[in-house]
Amino acid sequence: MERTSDSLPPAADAAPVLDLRGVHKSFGRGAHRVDAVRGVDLTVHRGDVVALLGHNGAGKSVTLDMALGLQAPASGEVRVCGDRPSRAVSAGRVGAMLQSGALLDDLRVAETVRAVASLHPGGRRRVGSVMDRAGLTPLATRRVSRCSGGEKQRLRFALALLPDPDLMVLDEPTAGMDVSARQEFWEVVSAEAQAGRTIVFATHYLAEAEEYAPRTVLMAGGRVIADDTTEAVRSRVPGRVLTCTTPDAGRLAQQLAGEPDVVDVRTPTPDRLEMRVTDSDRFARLALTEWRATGLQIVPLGLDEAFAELTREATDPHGGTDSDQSTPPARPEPAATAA
Ligand SMILES: Nc1ncnc2c1ncn2[C@@H]1O[C@H](COP(=O)(O)OP(=O)(O)OP(=O)(O)O)[C@@H](O)[C@H]1O
Repeated sequence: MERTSDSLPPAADAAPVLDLRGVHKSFGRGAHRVDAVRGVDLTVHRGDVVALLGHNGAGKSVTLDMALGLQAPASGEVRVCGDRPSRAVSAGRVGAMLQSGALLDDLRVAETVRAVASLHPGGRRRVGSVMDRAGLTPLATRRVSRCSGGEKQRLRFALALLPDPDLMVLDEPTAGMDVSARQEFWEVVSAEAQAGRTIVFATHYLAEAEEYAPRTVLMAGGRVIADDTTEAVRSRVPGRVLTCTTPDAGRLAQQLAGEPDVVDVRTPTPDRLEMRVTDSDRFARLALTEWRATGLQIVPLGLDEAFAELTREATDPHGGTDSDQSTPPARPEPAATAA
């Protein structure tokens, strides 16, 4: 049975949808050698929605390219639905949106979808449904050159849906989109995820991982440094952020800097104190009783703080990313599935 946003996926296959084991990939030689991917293990099960996060050059795109069979690993193994990636792609089990995906400006939206549909077995009969699900039906006769950036990305997503793939690989699909275009795009993707489609996406937008991916894989220096539920990755870095306005913020910051429960303290303005603390109740009491504080706020750490800290730890010369002897991250529990 074909998956649509209002139907359930077929019975689960035993094989993971995506399985990378001990995958390495480097480019160039000698002094010019770049170790882009260094021993990545990653298993994605049917129905997972996984965000792949990492700074520029972390190895996300090369990892996704290997999942799509566009690059071969130097060592290690990549399987997609139990098969070689190139065979899985040819069999229509994978749909991809890559950073470089080109569209023909002179074609209209529906013409584009029909043209690509004719390349996939059974693709023609999916045109209407795919257009609807990607929110493209009202744009059917619009020339691609006239579409906004967000509309073009929804068109690329529609094209990736045409083979009715088991796995969708999206490499920074919302780069450069404004907030409302991103939201529209994720509504379309979320509907597919909720229908049981497996989705792996690379992004720099931490909010997208927090909002749309039950599981987050964090890469740094070609390695996976965290792979867990997004909530668990976020909570790996303990503490809360307490901010308040106080007349003596600078002096307080100096006093507090060495305290054991204070992870970090700063003064963004002379009267504003911002601190990451492990015992927020104690500092909230002090703020209200002794610091003449107003505008007190205490918020849990977000994924961006966890991301910054875990990446810093991993790329620290003593943290291990630069050594092949480093301890690999703990293997994740079976990942959460999309709701
Ligand atoms: N074809 C190539 N030849 C040489 N080096 C490459 C090639 N492709 C990737 N690299 C290098 O491999 C490393 C990982 O690149 P990759 O594109 O996977 O990073 P990324 O995490 O996707 O970054 P971004 O977020 O900027 O897209 C980088 O140092 C990059 O310069």
